[in-house]
Amino acid sequence: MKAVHFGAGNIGRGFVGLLLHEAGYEVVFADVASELIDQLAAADSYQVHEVGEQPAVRTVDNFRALNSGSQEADVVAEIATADIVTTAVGPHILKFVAPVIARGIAARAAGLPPLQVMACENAINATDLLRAEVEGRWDTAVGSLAGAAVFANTAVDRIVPNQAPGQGLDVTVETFYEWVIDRTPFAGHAPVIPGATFVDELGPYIERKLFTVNTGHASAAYFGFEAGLEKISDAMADQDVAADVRAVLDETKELLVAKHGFNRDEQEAYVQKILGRFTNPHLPDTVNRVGRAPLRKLSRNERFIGPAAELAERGIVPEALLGAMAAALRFNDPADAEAVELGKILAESSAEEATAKITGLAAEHPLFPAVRSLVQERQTES
Ligand SMILES: NC(=O)c1ccc[n+]([C@@H]2O[C@H](COP(=O)([O-])OP(=O)(O)OC[C@H]3O[C@@H](n4cnc5c(N)ncnc54)[C@H](O)[C@@H]3O)[C@@H](O)[C@H]2O)c1
Ligand SMILES: O=P(O)(O)OC[C@@H](O)[C@@H](O)[C@H](O)[C@H](O)CO
Repeated sequence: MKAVHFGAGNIGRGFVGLLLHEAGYEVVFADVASELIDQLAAADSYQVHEVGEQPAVRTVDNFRALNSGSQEADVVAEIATADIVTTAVGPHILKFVAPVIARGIAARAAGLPPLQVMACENAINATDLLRAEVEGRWDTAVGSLAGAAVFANTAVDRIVPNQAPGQGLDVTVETFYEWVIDRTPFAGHAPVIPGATFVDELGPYIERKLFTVNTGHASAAYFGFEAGLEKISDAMADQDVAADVRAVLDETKELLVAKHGFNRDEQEAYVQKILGRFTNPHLPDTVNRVGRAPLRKLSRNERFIGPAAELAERGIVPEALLGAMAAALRFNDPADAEAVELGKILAESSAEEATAKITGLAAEHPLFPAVRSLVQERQTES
């Protein structure tokens, strides 16, 4: 069995690659980072260090590595004979990997089972985004895409920080993980991946993960950044930051319980578990990594505006989420291209225009005036 995995970064090596390896797949990593690919291609194995309660070390071997920029034809050939393709490159990169995936699917021999494609990104229905990009490049003369590949949405959860320089290919990760996969597209032929959970209705799980883990995490990052703290665990050790994060998760809990019918006590236990994960002092995770790409995080269907808009539509003012968004607007990390772009938008547009550009909210939306006030406040500070 063979899997081609795009993105040999933190989650690629520390989670998706590991689980596919443990499921018995030979993993072919495809990435555009030449140094990383050269290192992987020259290595026989790397280790995943799980830190926290019950630490463990796992070894990943039986992999190969290809540069999807300079060795595109080789990647196409690997996809042509693979069972699975996964990605962990970032939602905005899916459009760049789609053409090579489309060519790989087109090159498959007739009679092979459909390629199983899963995007493992922090975004609602990322695989649907990838499929749309592949469809856009599909040559219908080759045959039907639906007959050649199945696309399944997934929700992936494991905190994998940026790795310390000098650690080579080894990855430090938390012990917790969850990979939830939509079973329905596989029509009874879902892959066997021990450690992954297959469900019939993925939507509520994706929203629960994004609006709890990622909303809480990003809130800790932005409040922590404002407080001048570097590590997420230090941010969570600050009582004010911890209280603000908790208040945010109270709001998203209300939405998730009301919208998806999650049991209130189970959702509370889920929140508690996640808050505990953020405080893990063994995990060297930073507010800069977790707060990265603030324009993506402040966009319409993402972890802040997504739940806040739905609460506003239900007549609730999401005070705590608005507080976190105010902190996000102050995330001015000069090393983050989106934070720099956010600063430019705030400096060069009216409050009305900046609110629309940053959040994608329509001016008539009930949340719009509250966010516009935050934007205005931020603009008067600069
Ligand atoms: N790190 C985590 O804790 C975590 C957890 C769950 C989900 N995720 C999601 O996984 C995705 C990747 O996150 P990460 O933390 O591993 O980031 P990362 O930056 O460590 O890894 C991304 C990798 O993608 C590669 N890449 C970029 N453009 C590419 C291209 N065109 N073709 C092939 N490879 C390309 C990069 O070189 C890099 O190695 C994101 O969507 C993120 O939200 C991350
Ligand atoms: O990857 P991002 O930028 O969408 O979000 C940053 C972190 O919140 C994220 O990577 C988490 O560590 C991860 O989603 C945990 O499962």
